[in-house]
Amino acid sequence: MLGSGGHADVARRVIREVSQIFGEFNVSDFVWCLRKFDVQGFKRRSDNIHRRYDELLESIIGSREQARKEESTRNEAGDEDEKVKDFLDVLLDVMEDDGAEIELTRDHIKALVLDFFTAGTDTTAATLDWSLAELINHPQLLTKARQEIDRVVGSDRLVQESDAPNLPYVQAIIKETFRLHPIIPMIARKSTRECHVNGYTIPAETLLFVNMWSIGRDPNHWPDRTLEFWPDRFVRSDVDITGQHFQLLPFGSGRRSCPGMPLALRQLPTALAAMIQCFDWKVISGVDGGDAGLVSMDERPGLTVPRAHDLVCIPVARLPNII
Ligand code: HEM
Repeated sequence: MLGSGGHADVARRVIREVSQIFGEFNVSDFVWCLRKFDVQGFKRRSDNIHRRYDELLESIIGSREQARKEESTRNEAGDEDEKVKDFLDVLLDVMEDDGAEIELTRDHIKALVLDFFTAGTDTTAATLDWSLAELINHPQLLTKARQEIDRVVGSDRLVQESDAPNLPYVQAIIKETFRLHPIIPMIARKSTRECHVNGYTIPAETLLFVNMWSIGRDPNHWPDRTLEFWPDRFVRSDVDITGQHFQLLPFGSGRRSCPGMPLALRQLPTALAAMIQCFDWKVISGVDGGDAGLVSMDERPGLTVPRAHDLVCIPVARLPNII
């Protein structure tokens, strides 16, 4: 999602660390008399992550500002066509415009980019990782998905975003991945006033957690093959993942639900279908922590729940003419 080398490697490392520390239990948050003490060294660690993240963002924004200056000098000299702008350019345009409707500071931009990096990269990448790992461990499902892709797309061109609505089995695989491996396992809400739910009284100002990981494995909601990766359960089902069906809420629900959902739901089926269409995946025994011929399904705890081990496989090109 981020490419590799330089900024990408640093970004990947700090994003992982943010997700990890976010999900850890901090005694000082809950035990009143410890609130001023950094018993587990959280403050030291979070200050360190903050400093490195800030340096990364400064470096990305600084080099873009430099590039914009050089481009504008070239444009003034009439040397170059105007470049297509990306998200950061648009934000910098607003920051530099004294008459802009919204006042954006450098800190606002850093916060926005940080939000997008943290919330929008590892989530999609780790979901794809889970999907592919499940398919590698269930070759018959991989074959079924591949037959669908070969039927709909053929072997002369690469699958593209517009094919996704015609790939119901690939979509079912993604839903099933979200059911068993919701990348954000819990969502949090705070009650603004006292309310009553299912016979419980919830006082005002109460922090509530919805455990989507456990709802996805609850036989009351998923009576058939509850703990099995079985995408077929979604083939003729109208359960969707956009926040209306409360047994499956990978993107949360309501006004604070994930704003990146439309983007993720475009990226996921297209990227997964391309990986299925173009490659066979050979497991390297023992490397990924799984048993011979299988990859491990261990989880790493944190704000997000990715697989514990990096997926190390050999991709064998199936359709070399279109890659
Ligand atoms: C597989 C992909 C993704 C999953 C499963 C996911 C899931 C979630 C969940 C569960 C929440 C909390 C929602 C709630 O409390 O109701 C959330 C929030 C958020 N997500 Fe995502 N997300 C994904 C991708 C993205 C992408 C691609 C972006 C941006 C490009 C993004 C940006 C955000 C932001 C900014 C928030 C905070 C929203 C707020 O607090 O109001 N997410 N996401």
